[in-house]
Amino acid sequence: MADLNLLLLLLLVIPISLLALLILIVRPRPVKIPIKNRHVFITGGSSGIGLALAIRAASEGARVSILARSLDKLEEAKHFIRLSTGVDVAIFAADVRDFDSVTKAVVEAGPIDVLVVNQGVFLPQELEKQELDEVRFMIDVNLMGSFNMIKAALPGMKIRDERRPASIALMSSQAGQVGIYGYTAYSASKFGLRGLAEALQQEVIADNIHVSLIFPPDTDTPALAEENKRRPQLTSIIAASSGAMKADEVAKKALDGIKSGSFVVPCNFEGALLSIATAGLSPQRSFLMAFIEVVAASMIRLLALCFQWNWYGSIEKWHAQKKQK
Ligand SMILES: NC(=O)C1=CN([C@@H]2O[C@H](COP(=O)(O)OP(=O)(O)OC[C@H]3O[C@@H](n4cnc5c(N)ncnc54)[C@H](OP(=O)(O)O)[C@@H]3O)[C@@H](O)[C@H]2O)C=CC1
Ligand SMILES: CCCCCCCCCCCCCCCC(=O)[C@@H](N)CO
Repeated sequence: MADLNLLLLLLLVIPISLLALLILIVRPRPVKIPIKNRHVFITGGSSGIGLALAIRAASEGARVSILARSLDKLEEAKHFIRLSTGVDVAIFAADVRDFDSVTKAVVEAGPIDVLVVNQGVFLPQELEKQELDEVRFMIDVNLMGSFNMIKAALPGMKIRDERRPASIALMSSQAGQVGIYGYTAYSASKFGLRGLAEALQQEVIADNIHVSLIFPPDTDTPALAEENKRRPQLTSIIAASSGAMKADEVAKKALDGIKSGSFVVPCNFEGALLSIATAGLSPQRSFLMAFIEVVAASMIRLLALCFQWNWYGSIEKWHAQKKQK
C-alpha cells in the first residue's frame, strides 16, 4: 500500500515540479500587442487571407495599409473593405521582389506598428517535372520578398515614437512545418521563413518587436482554387490530413496570435499537434503550452510517425495503381 502511495505521490510531484521549473525557465511574460489606432501593414492584402486580415484589422479600429502588385485588385479590395467595415484603407501597388518599390511604399505609408508579410505564390508539381523558373519564382516571392519587406519596414519600426509592443508576422503554411509531395520549392520557401523568424526575433526583441509565424492548412482562397487545377493527386491526399479552413477563420487565428505575441500560431487542431511536433528551439511564451510540449512530446512524435507511415503508404499505393493502368 505504501508503494502505491509513493507511486501516486511521484506521479503528482513530477508534473507539478516540471510546471514550476517551466514557469521559472519560460518566465511567462504575456505580451499584448494592441492594433486599435495603430498602423497595420499587410502585404498581399488584396485577396484571400490578406484581404480577410485587412477586413478584421480595419473592423478592430486599426489604420490599415495593403500592398500588392495589381492596382485594379487593390482598388477592388479597398472598395470591398469600405463596404464591409466603413473604413478606408491605404493601398500600395508594388512587387515584393523589387526592394526599391517596396521601400517607396513603406516610406509613403509611414511607420508601421504591425507588419504582416502575407504575400505568397504556390505552384505545386513534382520537382523532376517542374521548371526551375517556377522554383525561383516561389523562392523570390515567398522568401526573398519577405526579406525585402522586413528590410524596408524595420528602420521605421525601430524608431516608432511610443515604445508599445510591435509585431512582424510572417505567413507561412503547414507545408512550412512538414515537407509535402509536390511542394519541394514551396515548402523550402516556407521553411526558410522559420529560420528567418527565429533569428530575427533574437535581433529585434530589444526593440519590443515580436515575431509571429502563422501556419494555416489549405485555405479557401482564389489561389487555392487555382492551385487545385494543377495540384498532384498525392499532394491533395496528404494535405487533406489537415482539412481546410475559410480565409476569415485563418485571419481570426492569425490576428489573435499576433495580438498575443505568440511566436508560433497554429490555425487548427491538426496544426496545434504539428506545432508541438515541430517545436524545436522556437520561443514559447505560454508556460502552459511549454508544459504540454514537454509532456506530450513523445506521444506527439508517435502520432507524427503514424501520419508519415500513412502518407508513405498512400504514395506506395498510388504508384502501384499507376503501374496497373
Ligand atoms: N490558400 C492556402 O491554401 C494557403 C495559403 N497560405 C499562404 O497564405 C498567403 C496568402 O495566400 P492566399 O490568400 O491563398 O493567396 P491569394 O493569391 O488569394 O493572395 C495573394 C496576395 O498576394 C499578392 N501577391 C502575390 N505576389 C506578389 C508579389 N510578388 N508582390 C506583392 N504582392 C503579391 C496578390 O496580389 P497581386 O497578385 O496583385 O500581387 C494577393 O493580394 C501566402 O503566403 C500563402 O503561401 C498558407 C497556407 C494555405
Ligand atoms: C504530429 C501530428 C501531425 C498532425 C497532422 C499534420 C497534417 C499536415 C498536413 C499538411 C498540410 C499542408 C497544407 C499546405 C497548404 C498550403 O500552403 C497550400 N494550399 C498552398 O498554399
